[in-house]
Amino acid sequence: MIRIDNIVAGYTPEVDILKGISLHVDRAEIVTLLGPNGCGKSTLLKTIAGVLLPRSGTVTLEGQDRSQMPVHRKIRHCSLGFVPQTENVFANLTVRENMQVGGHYLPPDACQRRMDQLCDLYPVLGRKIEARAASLSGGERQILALARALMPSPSLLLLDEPSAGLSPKVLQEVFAAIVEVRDKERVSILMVEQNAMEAMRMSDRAYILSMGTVALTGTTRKLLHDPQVRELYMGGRAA
Ligand SMILES: Nc1ncnc2c1ncn2[C@@H]1O[C@H](COP(=O)(O)OP(=O)(O)OP(=O)(O)O)[C@@H](O)[C@H]1O
Repeated sequence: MIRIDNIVAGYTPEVDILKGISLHVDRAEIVTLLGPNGCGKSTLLKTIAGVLLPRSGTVTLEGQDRSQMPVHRKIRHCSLGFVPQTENVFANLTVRENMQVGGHYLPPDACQRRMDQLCDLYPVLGRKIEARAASLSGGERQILALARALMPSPSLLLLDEPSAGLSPKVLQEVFAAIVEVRDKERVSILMVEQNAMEAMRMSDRAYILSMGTVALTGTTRKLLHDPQVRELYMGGRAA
C-alpha cells in the first residue's frame, strides 16, 4: 500500500531531521509512530504527504514512486488523506462546507453521496451539519477533520496526533471513529500519537523513532509486552 525506503529529509540544507527511515503500511492496517518530542514523527508524516519533499529515499504509493509529488497532487491523484495536527478544519465554515472543501474534486452529486455516507458512518456530523466548526467540541472537530480528509475516499490516511488535547473519554471516541473507517472502508492508517498505550491498543504495528531513525518496530502485541518499551515510552505501565 505504502512503502518508504531510506528517507532523508529536513527543513534546512544543513540539518537532516530524518536520517534514513524505512517503513511500510499494508492495506487496512493501523500503524502508529511513537517516540520522544522532536524525534521527527510529524516531519515523517509531512514527508510522506509531500508537504516536505525528501532529499533522498523513496515514497512508493500503490506501487508507484511518488517521492517528489507535492501534497495537493497526492490528495487528488494518489488517494491520500492527510489530517495535520493543527488547523485541520475551517472554523468559520459549517460542517457541510468543511466536507464540501474535502470533496471539491468530486462532481457535485458524488460529493453529496459521499457526504451522506460519512454522515451515516459518523452520525454526529449529520446532526450538526449546519453548525459552524468553531462551535463543535474537540472530539467532534477531530471527527470532522477525519471526515473532510475521507471525502475523496482515500486508501491511505495520515493522522498527526488525532487525540491532541482530548480527554481520555473523547480520545476513545475518536479512536473508535478511526477503527470504524478502517473496518468499513479498509483504509490504511499511519498516525502519530503521544498517547502511546492507547494508540498501541488500537494499532496493528508501531514504529518507535529516535533522533530521526527507527529505534524499534514490531506488532503492538509484541511491543506492549517489551519491558524496555514499557519503561521508556509508557511510564512503566503494564499492558
Ligand atoms: N518548520 C520547521 N522548520 C524547521 N525545523 C523544524 C520545523 N518543524 C519541525 N522542526 C524541527 O524538526 C525536528 C523534529 O520535529 P517534529 O515536529 O517532526 O518532531 P515530533 O517527533 O513530531 O515532535 P512532537 O512529538 O513534539 O510533536 C525538531 O527539532 C523541530 O524543531
